[in-house]
Amino acid sequence: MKLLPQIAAEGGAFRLAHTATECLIDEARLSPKPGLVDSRGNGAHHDLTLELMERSAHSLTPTFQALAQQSWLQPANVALRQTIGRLGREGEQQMMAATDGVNTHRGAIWALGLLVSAVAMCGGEGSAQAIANIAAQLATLPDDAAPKVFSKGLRATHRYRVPGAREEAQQAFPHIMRLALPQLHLSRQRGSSETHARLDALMAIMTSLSDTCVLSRAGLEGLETMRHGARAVLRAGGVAHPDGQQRLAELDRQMLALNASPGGAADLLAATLFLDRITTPYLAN
Ligand SMILES: CC(C)(COP(=O)(O)OP(=O)(O)OC[C@H]1O[C@@H](n2cnc3c(N)ncnc32)[C@H](O)[C@@H]1O)[C@@H](O)C(=O)NCCC(=O)NCCS
Ligand SMILES: Nc1ncnc2c1ncn2[C@@H]1O[C@H](COP(=O)(O)OP(=O)(O)OP(=O)(O)O)[C@@H](O)[C@H]1O
Repeated sequence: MKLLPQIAAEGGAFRLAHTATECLIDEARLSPKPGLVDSRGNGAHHDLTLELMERSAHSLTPTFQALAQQSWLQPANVALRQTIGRLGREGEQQMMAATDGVNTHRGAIWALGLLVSAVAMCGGEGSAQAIANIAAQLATLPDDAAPKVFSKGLRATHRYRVPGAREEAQQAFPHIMRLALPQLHLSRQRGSSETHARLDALMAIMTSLSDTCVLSRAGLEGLETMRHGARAVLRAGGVAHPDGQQRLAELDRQMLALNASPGGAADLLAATLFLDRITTPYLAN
């Protein structure tokens, strides 16, 4: 009799982990994304390729599975936060081993890791908002074992006095909940293809995110270019419209000229696809 909950946890963790990996791969392949790695090429990156992103995504499946299994029906407390922090850092090491030391998915492990744990804490179900709220609780709890690293992202948040990856999670992912998911659903309703709807969702995130990847590489000029260009795409009717496509191509050229790449927005798009997929029936391309 005692085996049943364990079997449910194992099956649920397997499903969540594979879904998270699929979403990372879908994000990486989605094209054309401004400045980012996609099916066309490396964007503004010299050390990243699509093949590397896909290898990295697959290397993370066991991490997501362990996160889900350890979190299954658990309450949000410091002990769970510390377990998740340890598993997340081990996941980063797996990623680095798979990519020969290139950072392909650090921000994605953070956002998706918290969301995978949060769904597992609800036993594999729950509304997108409920899941984001639980992820925020986790992100707010202290993790004393975390090394005090002054990362690029942290440096950018201090220098420009803006929120970064930590704050986005602690605030229950407002760029996913208020911008990306509603835009994804709206574009689908309007009859856009799945690819166009996903690109529109990415644009919605880029209209407002303080993306520390962009700030670190291209400063405030890069951030303003990203936000302004993404707004122009959506104002032109989105990527399904020829005008929107032209604006997107223009934004891609501008981001490349500035060496800017919205890696944080890409992470949040993968997390958006994950929340969408586990809360609604899957829509094929
Ligand atoms: C919080 C993290 C992302 C570190 O963030 P930090 O801002 O210090 O900088 P770093 O430059 O290393 O990474 C930031 C990454 O987040 C993404 N990002 C950038 N800006 C944003 C933003 N505004 N919102 C969301 N994500 C963003 C980008 O991919 C960027 O590369 C993370 O690496 C971490 O601390 N992990 C610890 C392990 C842990 O606790 N894991 C638990 C869940 S698995
Ligand atoms: N398709 C994508 N293309 C590029 N980056 C992505 C993509 N998807 C997600 N990312 C995120 O972007 C981050 C990588 O960005 P970036 O290369 O600017 O970071 P870095 O290694 O800190 O900086 P740098 O390369 O300037 O030394 C990763 O943490 C990853 O999560």
